[in-house]
Amino acid sequence: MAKLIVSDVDVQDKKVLMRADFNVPVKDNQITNDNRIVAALPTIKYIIEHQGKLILLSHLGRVKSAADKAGLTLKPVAQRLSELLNQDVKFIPVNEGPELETAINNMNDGDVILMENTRFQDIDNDFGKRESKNDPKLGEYWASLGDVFVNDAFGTAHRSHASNVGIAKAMEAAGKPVAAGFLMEKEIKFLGNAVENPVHPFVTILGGAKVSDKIAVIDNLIPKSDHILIGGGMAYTFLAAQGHKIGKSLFEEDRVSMAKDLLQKAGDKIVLPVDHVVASEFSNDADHEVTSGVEIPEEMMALDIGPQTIKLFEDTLKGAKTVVWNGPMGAFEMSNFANGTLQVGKALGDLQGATTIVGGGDSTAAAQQLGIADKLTHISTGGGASLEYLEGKELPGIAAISDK
Ligand SMILES: Nc1ncnc2c1ncn2[C@@H]1O[C@H](COP(=O)(O)OP(=O)(O)O)[C@@H](O)[C@H]1O
Ligand SMILES: O=C(OP(=O)(O)O)[C@H](O)COP(=O)(O)O
Repeated sequence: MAKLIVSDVDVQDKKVLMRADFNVPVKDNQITNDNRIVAALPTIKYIIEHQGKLILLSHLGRVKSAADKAGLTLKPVAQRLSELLNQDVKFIPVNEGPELETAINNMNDGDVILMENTRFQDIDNDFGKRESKNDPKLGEYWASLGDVFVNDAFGTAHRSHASNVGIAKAMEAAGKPVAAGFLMEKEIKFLGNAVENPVHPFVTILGGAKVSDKIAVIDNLIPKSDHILIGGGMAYTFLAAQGHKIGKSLFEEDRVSMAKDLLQKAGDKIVLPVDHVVASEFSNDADHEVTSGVEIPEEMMALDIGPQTIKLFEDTLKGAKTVVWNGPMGAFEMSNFANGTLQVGKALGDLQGATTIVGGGDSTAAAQQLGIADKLTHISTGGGASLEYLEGKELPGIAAISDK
């Protein structure tokens, strides 16, 4: 069923709560890639131009202890957004209480404020992970601050958290509108087409570091995909499941039995690395070499796929008509381990007449770094979210938006 969109709702003079996904890479309080902020601009500008009072919420990173807070403040995002909008975006260093409420009550139409990282609620109180465990009281509190809720955080849509699902339920219960933003609308349109009418051969490429998060999606992608190429940090749990030596490579022991089951179920659909670039430590300065085969020496870690694997992946990609890529093939931020991601990205960009979809913060950054972004059909702002969507799952963040 079609979802309510922000343009269906009257936002003039209204306090508009908008959940965005501003989970951008930040190093030393500097944003290193602002894609997700730029992607939210159409909705933000629409609300400003239509004289809403815009109150932005987002998470940033995974907040596990008070020590994480200094590096995960949203303050740099407010600054970047001010520059992009050419208008002041007021940063509120809390996300609950009188300071926030006063700032909201003092807003004029067209003003924008951004409250502090919603995941600070996971550690700042005596009630446990209020944001990530979707404490209904927190959703109700945030909902009480506004008249309209707009969810534009596609990248977070696979999470059922207080700031996307809890707030939406509380708004709806209070008879207030819950609408999708334009980014959410665009993502659903593109990915929906890929799920409903995938032209075969359909190839899924998986990599990156969020092994336990993303391994489960493979189960549902097996029947949809003709081939599943697995590289990056994701690959070594699978190679270990096959009994190979993986040295000090990224490995999640409690996912080995799942990897075994998936390998059995997928048969030869799953294609794993056959050689690697290995290093003594996770550093661009570390000694590194290419292995002669699949086995990884005990004291080394694999940080990229090797040349034979690149060839194997390129060959498997030939003739593909739909390709979904999530997660880099290696630690591509370090130049010595970027080649696998570069070559696989190039192969993707060179495909003729294919629908190519890349998802995830790091994968998108890689595609841009490689200069292939323009050659891809769709760059999704969601990594895990796009994968779960492509699995055919109903994402909780989307389900909680009102139907038209
Ligand atoms: N072999 C590897 N070992 C360790 N980390 C890796 C490896 N390959 C890729 N990575 C890391 O994976 C991260 C990206 O993973 P992930 O967050 O799952 O992707 P995305 O953000 O695109 O969804 C990058 O920081 C990259 O350095
Ligand atoms: O960056 C995100 O996911 P992604 O890396 O899978 O694209 C989203 O903002 C969700 O973050 P989370 O995986 O910490 O819940």
